[in-house]
Amino acid sequence: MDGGLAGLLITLFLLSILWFLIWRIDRKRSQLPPGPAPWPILGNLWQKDVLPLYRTYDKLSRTYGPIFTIWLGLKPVVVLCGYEVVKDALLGHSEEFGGRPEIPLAMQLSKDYGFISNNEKKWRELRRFTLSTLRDFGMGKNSMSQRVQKEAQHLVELLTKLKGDMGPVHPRPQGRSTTFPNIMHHLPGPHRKALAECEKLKDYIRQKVEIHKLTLDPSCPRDYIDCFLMKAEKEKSSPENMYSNEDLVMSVFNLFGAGTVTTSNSLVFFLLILAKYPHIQAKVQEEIDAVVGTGRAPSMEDKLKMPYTNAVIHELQRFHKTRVENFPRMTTQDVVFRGHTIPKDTTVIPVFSSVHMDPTQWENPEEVYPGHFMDEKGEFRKREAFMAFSAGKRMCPGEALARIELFLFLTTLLQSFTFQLAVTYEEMDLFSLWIEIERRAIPGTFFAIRRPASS
Ligand code: HEM
Repeated sequence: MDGGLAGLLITLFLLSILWFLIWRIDRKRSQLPPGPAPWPILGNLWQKDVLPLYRTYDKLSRTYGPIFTIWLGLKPVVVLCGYEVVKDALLGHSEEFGGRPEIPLAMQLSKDYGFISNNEKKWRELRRFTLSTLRDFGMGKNSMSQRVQKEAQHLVELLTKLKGDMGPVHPRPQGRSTTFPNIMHHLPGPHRKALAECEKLKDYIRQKVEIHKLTLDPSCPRDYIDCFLMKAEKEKSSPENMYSNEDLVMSVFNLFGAGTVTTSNSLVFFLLILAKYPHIQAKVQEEIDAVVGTGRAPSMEDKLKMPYTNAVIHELQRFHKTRVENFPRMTTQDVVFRGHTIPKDTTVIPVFSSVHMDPTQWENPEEVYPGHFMDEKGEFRKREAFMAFSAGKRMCPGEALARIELFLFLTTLLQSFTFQLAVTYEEMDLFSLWIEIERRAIPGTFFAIRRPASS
């Protein structure tokens, strides 16, 4: 066969693969909610008017409606926007939208062990066990708040030592799913480093588990690991074995991963906004001074007497535009939802920012307005459209602990310090500032100035 004919055959072969892929996507697209046209193979990746979603969801939902489909490579993802739609999916169709998709890098790390598993039965069992064990150890209760209080005091001491210069503030960018796992697995890049760091953390947890095994006293379990080991012993003859050693390591890893970055990122974001809006910061400090004073540390009992601070914390969580692709869901069965048929095993992203910016729910969605969470008497009021911890059967199991952490860390810091933006960044709009900080691009963004009253 001469070179020309071989070339022609190869071209025909490649064209027919391309045609097949286009045909397959077109067929699938016709069965899904509408959305921007994907490119073959890449889908909507690298289309700037589609991704990243946190910048474009508003425009896309105005064009295609509050339920639309985008393509991450060859994979369709249904995006849900606005309070009514997200509430209906997470609460009204809780079972149907209650799965978790396989996130390739997370799967590579977990091998489906642990409690953010996409094996529904295992997830249910380990979530129930984890929640009841953590509650027994005081999650959301007074004993836990005392520990958080101590941690907050350590932070104040550290900042005092650093003389208020917080140096580079680096919230960790939250995990992003990759679309071409088999390719990514062989390529260098930050994901490889992240995976290696995670493996180190898993090794550390493994060592802790081994020490616990040697020192376990079943009449007096010390912590979650002890309780898990005791449960594993009871369940060892069960054919399903959901309490293996690796399930324990991954469950601790899951709690650590889901509980630390979210809380620390929220706190950094709070401080940034308060530095940008000094009048709100000053009003919170006034309330701290009036209720707590300077002679003792803030406690959870103070929260009831501090409606403004409580409202500010909720408002800052509402205003925090987290990356929308975190915590995706998956349909567990074919579901007919608001006129659309969404097949089983489709990845679904509920956009919480769209709920928190929904003009039908919030008086001033685009502004930082603590009044959203206060009634006419100046008391704190809950809002149904507040979904920072999500809703329904997969909602955040760490909410009670996170609330304690956010309140105690923020009030303890503001009791001792006033936060100020470095002059260079004063004019920058908040959202760009946050994105820059997430990219680790800005060292020395803001400073903690010791307050005279507490020095
Ligand atoms: C400000 C702090 C936090 C925020 C904003 C937050 C928010 C969230 C959100 C939005 C979800 C997704 C739920 C869904 O898919 O519907 C989630 C899940 C989760 N969170 Fe949190 N979280 C925080 C702190 C914590 C803490 C302190 C812990 C652990 C003690 C924790 C553990 C988890 C776990 C394990 C999941 C997965 C639940 C599951 O799939 O069943 N989170 N969180």
